[in-house]
Amino acid sequence: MTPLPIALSCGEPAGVGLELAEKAWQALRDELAFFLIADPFHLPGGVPVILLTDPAEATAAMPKGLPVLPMAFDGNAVPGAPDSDNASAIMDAIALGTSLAMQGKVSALCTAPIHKKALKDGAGFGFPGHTEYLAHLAGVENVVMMLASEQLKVVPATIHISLSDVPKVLTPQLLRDTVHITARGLQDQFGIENPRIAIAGLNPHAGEGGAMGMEELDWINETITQLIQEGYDLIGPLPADTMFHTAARSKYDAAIAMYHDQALIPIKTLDFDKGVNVTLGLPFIRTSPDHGTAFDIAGQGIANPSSLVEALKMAARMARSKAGV
Ligand SMILES: NC(=O)c1ccc[n+]([C@@H]2O[C@H](COP(=O)([O-])OP(=O)(O)OC[C@H]3O[C@@H](n4cnc5c(N)ncnc54)[C@H](O)[C@@H]3O)[C@@H](O)[C@H]2O)c1
Ligand SMILES: N[C@H](C(=O)O)[C@H](O)COP(=O)(O)O
Repeated sequence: MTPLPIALSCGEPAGVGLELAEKAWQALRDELAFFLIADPFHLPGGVPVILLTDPAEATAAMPKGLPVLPMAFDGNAVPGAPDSDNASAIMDAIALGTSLAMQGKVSALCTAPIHKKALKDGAGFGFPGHTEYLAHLAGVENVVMMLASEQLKVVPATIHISLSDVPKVLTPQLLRDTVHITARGLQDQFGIENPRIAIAGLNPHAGEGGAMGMEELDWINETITQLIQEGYDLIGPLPADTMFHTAARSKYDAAIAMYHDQALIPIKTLDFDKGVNVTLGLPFIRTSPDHGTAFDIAGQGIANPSSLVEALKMAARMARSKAGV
């Protein structure tokens, strides 16, 4: 049976998402089926468009034109200038994609970038990002954000919070939950039966025996020891500055970092063009490009579609694996 199409939510129309959706269609039109949830009037117009009345029509439409499930937006799409009148529809497009995924009408949800502050200002978006919003929509408490590429899979234990809040939010339970969800995701969505996970310390040199911070001695060491005793294949806490070079990465399947930039700097340095944002712990497959709205280049036609293409291909691979095909 032909796998179900992937739903692609449009994200911020003033960003590069719609341009990249057109480029992704050109790259993938003969490889997989996705449809864009967007206002057709916002599209740059670079490719033929086929308006859908039902997601099921996307597979037949894909070779002929970019399938679009139309959603009316109140605002305009001016590159680089988010229109607050679009904010609620941007959220609705994500919610529609989530609903279709939860109903099993699409094989996965891929999300084009949103501008978090624009959504907050325009529609009171009360979440730090897609990850937390999707967990809320799906009714699940614990999910993790993984950035994945062939060179590195990395998960920040804390995401969109200030650095000053990281030590307060980091707890043994959060680390335990993160290890559990990451290990399950590596097994279920990446087919790694016995995943090896490296865990970064919070402090420089993983605390240097207490000389540069006490969290490792106070609870991180003990939590990791307990998790190893429970059967997880873990190493750490490691000094973060020496756990991402080539030789170090060969010793693990995924790394867990303690905060956003400790995780995202290495992967966006190693593989910005092919990195994919995957949410683990949802009851459906969700991927996203590893970049944002790129307002500084929006409208110029120069955005690189590689990350979105990889995100769609990864979602399709995961869907086929889940369906046993
Ligand atoms: N998945 C998401 O929805 C997502 C991901 C990251 C950032 N964001 C949001 O996007 C907004 C802007 O964030 P930012 O400026 O930190 O990061 P960004 O990724 O939008 O831009 C950072 C730099 O990378 C460049 N860049 C990004 N994507 C590119 C592409 N496809 N091709 C060529 N160059 C590209 C941009 O031009 C810019 O110079 C923020 O609101 C942020 O929260 C959303
Ligand atoms: N933290 C990610 C990054 O910087 O690439 C991105 O903002 C993901 O956020 P979402 O939860 O909106 O996918």
